[in-house]
Amino acid sequence: MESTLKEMRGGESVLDLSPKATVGGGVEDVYGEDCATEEQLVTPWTHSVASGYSLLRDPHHNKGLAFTEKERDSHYLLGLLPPAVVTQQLQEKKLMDNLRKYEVLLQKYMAMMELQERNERLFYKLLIDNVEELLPIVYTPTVGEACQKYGSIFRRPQGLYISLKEKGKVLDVLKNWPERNIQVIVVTDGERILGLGDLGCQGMGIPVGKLSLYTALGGVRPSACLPVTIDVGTNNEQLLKDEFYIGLRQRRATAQEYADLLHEFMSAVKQNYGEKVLIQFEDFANHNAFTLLAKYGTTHLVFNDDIQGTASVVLAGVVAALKLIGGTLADHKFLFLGAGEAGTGIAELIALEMSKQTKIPVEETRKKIWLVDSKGLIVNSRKESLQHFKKPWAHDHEPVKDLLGAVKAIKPTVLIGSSGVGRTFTKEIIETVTSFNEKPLIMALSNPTSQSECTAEEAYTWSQGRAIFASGSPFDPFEYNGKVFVPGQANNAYIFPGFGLGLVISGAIRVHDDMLLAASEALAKQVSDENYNKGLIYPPFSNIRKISANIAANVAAKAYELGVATRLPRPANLVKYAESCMYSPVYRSYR
Ligand SMILES: NC(=O)C1=CN([C@@H]2O[C@H](COP(=O)(O)OP(=O)(O)OC[C@H]3O[C@@H](n4cnc5c(N)ncnc54)[C@H](OP(=O)(O)O)[C@@H]3O)[C@@H](O)[C@H]2O)C=CC1
Ligand SMILES: CC(=O)C(=O)O
Ligand SMILES: [Mg+2]
Repeated sequence: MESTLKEMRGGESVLDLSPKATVGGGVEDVYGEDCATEEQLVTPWTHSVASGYSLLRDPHHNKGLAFTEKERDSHYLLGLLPPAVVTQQLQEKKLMDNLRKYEVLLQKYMAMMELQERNERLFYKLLIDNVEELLPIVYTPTVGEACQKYGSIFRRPQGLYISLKEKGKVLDVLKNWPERNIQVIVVTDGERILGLGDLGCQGMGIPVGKLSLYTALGGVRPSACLPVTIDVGTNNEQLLKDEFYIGLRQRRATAQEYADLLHEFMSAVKQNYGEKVLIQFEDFANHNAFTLLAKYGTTHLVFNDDIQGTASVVLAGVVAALKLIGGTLADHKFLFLGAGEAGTGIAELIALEMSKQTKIPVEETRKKIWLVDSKGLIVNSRKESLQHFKKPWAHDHEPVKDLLGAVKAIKPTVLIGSSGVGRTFTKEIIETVTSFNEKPLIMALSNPTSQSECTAEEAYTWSQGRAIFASGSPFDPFEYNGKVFVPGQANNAYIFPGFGLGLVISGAIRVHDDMLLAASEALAKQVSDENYNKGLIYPPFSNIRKISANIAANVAAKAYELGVATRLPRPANLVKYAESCMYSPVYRSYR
């Protein structure tokens, strides 16, 4: 057996578990599971061969009733399973039937998490094959409710918890994680979970959910994904008083104490996993998010999904929408409600793309974009008191105190909600923006559904069916005056899985804005005439793996062009290469 395994691994011992760079630019497929074809036999290695009861309890290798007679015989499973042998397809059918019977979304979420902990491949098979139905369960909006109730529904820990108690020992904590070969980390400190605010340690649902999309939508191996929650306390009084709260029961550490723990984490990640692990910052509050991105952008492979991923997905939607609303990017005037991570991140990428298209300096193209925050329109007279990320958006204008006033004064062609506050696009606001646009583009990005600036029904009804509408959380199609309108989902889930895959397969060591533009361009190109005819400005999620492969290829191409790719030589066909690197959830046969 030893010699077979050596052949499989090109002569190396499979028991050497130290991370190594591979031809794929990522980390090594230690067990040979993913480089073998689906027909080849693989060994269900953990650190030893899993068998019997422990094989059934190991989510990476468990197949439940799909273990064949031969596998049951040779892996000491006889008697541990009832006699029936079923296919993965039948298991999938049964689980989908069961899931559809739950009326409460949170029950569906819990059933999916339980499946992930029991049978990982079946979980991903379900998610990939039923992506449009299950995305709202494992992701927004249901994941938001799950985070709010995380303590009460907590059964088994998922991901890695790094709290202030582990200060000075973060490297040891990382070493406790069972997998050594990590390619993508999604980390949160739980301070701005969707539009739900500070959920402290219970924010863990977000990195767990985002990483399951990395695998299902982007094809990154589940074993290469690490969800992390940094627990520095919470300022959420309700959670502090909640007897089921799972985090540190103290108010948030700030300033040096916060920076020190984050720095220890960032250093330990590099030390443990090397230069090429992608660290995705997720749902940090903006007073930390911009600082962390700037501080670690020059030393680590970091990406802030809320600032950068959102920017890329919204730019793609706007570019695609030009086919429906007409004009070039520079012909449009943008107004945002919300000038935080999402709002200013999107604004900057749109201004950058406008500048590239027109050769007009970005300082000028920014003037086409206006933002409103909780104090009103961002104008020059407020400049001194503005947070640094808002200053570039302070233009010459008299003060305007609210969104309605700003809509009337600016007359935008594109209205974008990134405030985290629900129902802020009122009837009057949508009617006003419709009064001077034949087809206003309205994007209500805030998540979850309860925080959406308006519903699809409101956007279509109040604009008399003229709005091109997309939202961060999904809405069902809506019929208005005999026509069915299908709202698109403007969510960074279109971007980050393919973006991360592109970084991994090229062995990129830094993220650059041009890669965000490359991702955006690849996404916009995937919108078909059939989609446009339904009023959609995004392709359906059912095509997401193909979309992700195209995004990955465009991002990787840009990494090579910029000289930040380390996987050499560059594969000739990057789309095919990206596809060939993607994880498949089909069961493997055990020898
Ligand atoms: N669809 C998607 O893919 C994504 C959606 N989002 C969603 O966007 C929302 C915002 O996220 P993010 O930008 O990170 O959050 P931030 O906290 O960074 O920014 C929120 C902004 O909204 C402003 N704001 C809050 N309340 C009001 C109000 N009543 N009127 C006007 N402005 C208001 C804040 O103003 P001030 O600065 O004055 O406090 C701030 O500028 C969240 O709901 C999040 O779920 C985020 C990322 C991706
Ligand atoms: C989608 C996302 O990243 C957010 O709402 O924060
Ligand atoms: Mg987020």
